[in-house]
Amino acid sequence: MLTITKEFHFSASHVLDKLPSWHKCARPHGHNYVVVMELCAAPEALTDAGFVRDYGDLDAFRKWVDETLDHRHLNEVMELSPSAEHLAWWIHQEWAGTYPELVAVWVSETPRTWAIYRAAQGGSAPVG
Ligand SMILES: Nc1nc2c(c(=O)[nH]1)N=C([C@H](O)[C@H](O)COP(=O)(O)OP(=O)(O)OP(=O)(O)O)CN2
Ligand SMILES: [Zn+2]
Repeated sequence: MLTITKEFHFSASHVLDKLPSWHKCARPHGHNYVVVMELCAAPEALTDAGFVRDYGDLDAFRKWVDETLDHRHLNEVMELSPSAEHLAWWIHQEWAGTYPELVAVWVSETPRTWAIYRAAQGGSAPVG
């Protein structure tokens, strides 16, 4: 299989209000988020140009990030508690229809942390 990735950036605030009140992340705060979109195809499924998908096709995702996530309060954008894990899962849910080759979404809140949703047969949706 061949894999391509493209990285996107946005800044947003959130509060993880399902954490205990003593937890620092139960207070409103912000992150400079990084999202990596990972797309995959078999060699025989590449385009004539040799692409999994043209990186430029991800411009629609960039526009959505700019309009939906950038400089927003994530608690007002998504129904689930806005953890990095939920963001990765939700972004995959929102975009797998547009990009069928999308196999994983990586989300980073800080330079040292990543949450990754990797599509799997039989996976289940988060509940809250
Ligand atoms: N599994 C998860 N744990 C945490 C998440 C998350 O989304 N998934 N989110 C947070 C906070 O929102 C924030 O990301 C803080 O992360 P943390 O690594 O604790 O922050 P620091 O950069 O301050 O880390 P230090 O190692 O203490 O410097 C918390 N946990
Ligand atoms: Zn946070």
